[in-house]
Amino acid sequence: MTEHRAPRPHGGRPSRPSGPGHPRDGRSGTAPRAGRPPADPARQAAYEAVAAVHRDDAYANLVLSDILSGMGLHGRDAAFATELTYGTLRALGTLDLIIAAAAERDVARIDPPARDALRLGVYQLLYTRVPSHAAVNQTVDLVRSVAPGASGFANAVMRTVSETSLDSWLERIAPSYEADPVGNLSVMHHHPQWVIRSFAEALGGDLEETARLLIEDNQPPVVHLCARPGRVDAVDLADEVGGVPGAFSPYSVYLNGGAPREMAAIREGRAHVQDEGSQLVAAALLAAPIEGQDTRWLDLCAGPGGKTGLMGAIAAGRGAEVTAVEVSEHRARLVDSACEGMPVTVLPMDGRSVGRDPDLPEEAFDRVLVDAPCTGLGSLRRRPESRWRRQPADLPPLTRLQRELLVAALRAVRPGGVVAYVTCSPHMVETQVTVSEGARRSGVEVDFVDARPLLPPGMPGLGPGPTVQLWPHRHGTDAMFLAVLRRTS
Ligand SMILES: C[S@@+](CC[C@H](N)C(=O)[O-])C[C@H]1O[C@@H](n2cnc3c(N)ncnc32)[C@H](O)[C@@H]1O
Repeated sequence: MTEHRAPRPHGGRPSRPSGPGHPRDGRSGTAPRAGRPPADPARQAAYEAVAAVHRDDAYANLVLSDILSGMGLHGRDAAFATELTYGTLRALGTLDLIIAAAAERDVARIDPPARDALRLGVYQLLYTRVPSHAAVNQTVDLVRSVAPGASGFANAVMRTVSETSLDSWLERIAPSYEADPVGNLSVMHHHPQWVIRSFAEALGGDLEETARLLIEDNQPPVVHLCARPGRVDAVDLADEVGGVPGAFSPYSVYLNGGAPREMAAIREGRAHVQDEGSQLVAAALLAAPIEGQDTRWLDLCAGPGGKTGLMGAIAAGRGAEVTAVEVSEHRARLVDSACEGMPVTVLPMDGRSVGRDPDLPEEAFDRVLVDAPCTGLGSLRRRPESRWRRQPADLPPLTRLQRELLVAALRAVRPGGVVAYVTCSPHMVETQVTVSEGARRSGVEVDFVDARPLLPPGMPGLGPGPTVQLWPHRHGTDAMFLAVLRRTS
């Protein structure tokens, strides 16, 4: 049930009908009008999630899962709410350009509740098989409940958008590829231009390959499990959970569906959820040849404990012990519970205190992992909102921290030992630049170890070495970067 008349403005002024091409009012009111139907539950859930992401800086995956269970949504409703939420958040930049063109105003001038409802509505119109009339009517109903004063405006915008196909909208709002390739890719594949430039740089300037990466970033990722060595074999785990063994990591299993949290193997600590790329880089550190003692392993940025969980399981089989450092107390507790029953000691402290704290002496470890805090541009498939939330201004403080953590790691490792520097970002400033600057400033002598032979044989697309960059479109993993350094003095 939908009303297609223009809203009655607040303040008692008489309403004027607004034509579909001339939406009039983006301001929202304060209270829903009595007797209006609520939006359907799946759309309501998606709206709540998108609004929380923008209003509270919430993470979509966490907030949506709370909303779905709070509303008791399962099955098709939950799947539809998830598709709307994730799709809308990924395509945000393009949706906003279309809304701005249809509304003839910048989206910044539309009240947030109406703006988020319109984003969901335009996503349904142009990117799903939802019939136009349902997308329009349901969006207007939603706006009526969350921004009552803006329902006529929303109706007008939705009708204007529905009159033109997606291809025609893209032609209208995107610059031509020939004139502005990055601008074109940004609109067509929903990534900010600075992010695309950073990907293209890491891919040697190849824009065709960059486009393949952008397309992959918009696909929902397959969930990977890590079969913890010594606790379960990957083939047996795959049988148990109805998945298939992964392509590269000997520990990985690709899930075909199902809720990992409900699986016995996860509940019993035989496996954990972990991207295959994360498994590969942690295992690569442990595969690097070293001479002499090999029992003291350090994970300098451990929370929430995915890589520590794999290192701890391998350590148990090799008679080694893992010291896991994490600055956030909450995340340190997560590491503790992720590593139950493993030879892992968790230290809730700043990893940069190597040499200043008796728990973290210099030259005391044989292998050190620095899985540094980063922009996360390599895992955009998993975090639909993060591409628009991240800004270039995030880079300087992060790269400084990354450098300081790498310097600490190089001081913590003994001569002859190895350090793996890892990020889930392919941005060159966070990868190559941080590694060379960190090594230079550490005051110790290091050699690069070729990381390619530390990965499973036959892995394609690893580049010229010595560092390795994994990619979603090449390997089906997050875009993990790995540099392995041996301390020589
Ligand atoms: C990329 S995450 C690590 C992910 C983890 N290795 C895993 O596989 O689950 C980076 C972690 O470093 C932590 N961190 C940030 N600054 C730190 C510091 N100065 N010392 C130690 N940990 C730090 C963050 O809290 C965050 O948990």
